[in-house]
Amino acid sequence: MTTTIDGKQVAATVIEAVKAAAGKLEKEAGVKTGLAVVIVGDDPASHAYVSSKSRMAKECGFTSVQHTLPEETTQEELAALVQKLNADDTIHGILVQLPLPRHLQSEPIIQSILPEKDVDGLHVVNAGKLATGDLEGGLISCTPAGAMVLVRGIRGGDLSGLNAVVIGRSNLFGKPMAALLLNANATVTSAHSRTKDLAAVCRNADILVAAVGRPQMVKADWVKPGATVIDVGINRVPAQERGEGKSRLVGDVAFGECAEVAGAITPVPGGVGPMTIAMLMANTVIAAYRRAGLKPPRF
Ligand SMILES: NC(=O)C1=CN([C@@H]2O[C@H](COP(=O)(O)OP(=O)(O)OC[C@H]3O[C@@H](n4cnc5c(N)ncnc54)[C@H](OP(=O)(O)O)[C@@H]3O)[C@@H](O)[C@H]2O)C=CC1
Ligand SMILES: Nc1nc(=O)c2c([nH]1)NC[C@@H]1CN(c3ccc(C(=O)N[C@@H](CCC(=O)O)C(=O)O)cc3)C=[N+]21
Repeated sequence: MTTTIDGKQVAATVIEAVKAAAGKLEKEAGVKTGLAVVIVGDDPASHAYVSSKSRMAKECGFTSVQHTLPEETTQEELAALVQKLNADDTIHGILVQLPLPRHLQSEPIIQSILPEKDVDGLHVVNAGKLATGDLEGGLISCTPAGAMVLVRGIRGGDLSGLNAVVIGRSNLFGKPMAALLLNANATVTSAHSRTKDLAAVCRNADILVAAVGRPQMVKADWVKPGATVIDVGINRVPAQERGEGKSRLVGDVAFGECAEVAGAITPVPGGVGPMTIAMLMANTVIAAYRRAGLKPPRF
């Protein structure tokens, strides 16, 4: 029997633990956890993500501030806002929603966030800690951290002897995901657009993770029978059956056919997506504990 992994339910469990941790920090140290989310421009999908992040932060009992900047914001104005948030003691986590409008450079902005407030895990200090196997000292990118929680739920914490294939090598997802799997003792392959015979590479995977941005690219005959399939892709495609101009979300995996071969598989929506938001909350409360000189809980 194939297991459909319920990311919503796992995310709800993480959120309960975050709420409890935030409550304890407030009661015992008088510290209210604070998250600042910065969004520039008016991309509707980005606005939808950002408002669900702000809403969830409030639900966790955090101070939640959202900075919505106009499309024509300059590099200097955005940099000045990050400096202000860096210096603000009530803010423990800063997230700058990506992508930024084309006239802005995201890299200098991300690298100017204090590493201890970089709840996206994109600062070189945090990426470097993960790459060198220091999983407790830094902050780990939310989506791979969330995907890893789902893998652990199926395969346990030690992946010794298992082959893992990650399709995609972005700094936001593919690279940190490969690092986490390697850290858990899997034998890891990073596949990408230059990989030869991707289907054959994937068929070798006990754990197959797809983060490409191509709707339903992974087919049933790419999946090893019994494999754990984690679909990170978020693709909005036209859905004529719902009426003119309507769309629906699909992942990078052809869910129906792959579910017949896989041992466990994440759906889209309802898989990795909700975990991303939950792990953002977890990273923020971790940052607040560290700032207060306390050992943070593990999620
Ligand atoms: N659920 C969630 O919370 C999140 C979902 N996402 C989703 O995950 C997907 C990937 O995101 P992200 O990592 O930021 O994307 P990027 O566009 O940064 O990276 C895509 C990767 O896919 C590789 N790729 C592209 N085409 C192919 C192909 N034909 N065969 C094999 N590999 C290919 C690229 O290879 P190369 O490097 O060679 O160009 C690249 O490494 C997107 O759908 C995004 O929306 C992202 C973040 C969070
Ligand atoms: N600095 C930065 N950090 C990010 O982590 C980041 C980002 N920028 N830019 C965009 C991507 C994308 N991303 C998602 C978050 C939640 C869902 C999510 O909740 N998805 C729901 C469905 C949502 C819907 O229905 O539209 C689900 O899959 O069930 C998806 C995608 C975070 N990203």
